Amino acid sequence: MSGRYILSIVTDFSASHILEGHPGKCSRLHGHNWSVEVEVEARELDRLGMAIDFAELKAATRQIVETMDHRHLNDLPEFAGINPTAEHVAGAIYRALRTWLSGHHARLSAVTVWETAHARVRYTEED
Ligand SMILES: Nc1nc2c(c(=O)[nH]1)N=C([C@H](O)[C@H](O)COP(=O)(O)OP(=O)(O)OP(=O)(O)O)CN2
Ligand SMILES: [Zn+2]
Repeated sequence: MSGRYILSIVTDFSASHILEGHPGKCSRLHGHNWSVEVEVEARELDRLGMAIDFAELKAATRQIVETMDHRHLNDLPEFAGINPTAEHVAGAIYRALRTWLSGHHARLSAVTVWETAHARVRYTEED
């Protein structure tokens, strides 16, 4: 059985949201400093000995989270008709990255979003 390389990068952004229908304080306008971890995996390495260049992965992730940075998440098209919960934020980042990674031999494993230092969601489409 061959081994696998599992890599991750972490970045962050700041954004506000409102969770419509939430019975508590989260239905009021508030913001977070969101952290995002992206995990990819590969069975093979390129000629440089890399599964994927961290810098390349970070740049692609930054490009996606820049669209959310200093925004009110409820206003963004990816959250039209749904609450921008940590679950939906993780899913939106995952789908955007999956498309970007389709040309690479490294595969997207999971996207983890921390809404606060104490609460996170890890989204994956793997079994
Ligand atoms: N499964 C989810 N649960 C909650 C989400 C979410 O996205 N997914 N979001 C919220 C709110 O956005 C809220 O801002 C976070 O709530 P909470 O954990 O209560 O945050 P605090 O840092 O204010 O926690 P305290 O322990 O009250 O200080 C809620 N739930
Ligand atoms: Zn919140």
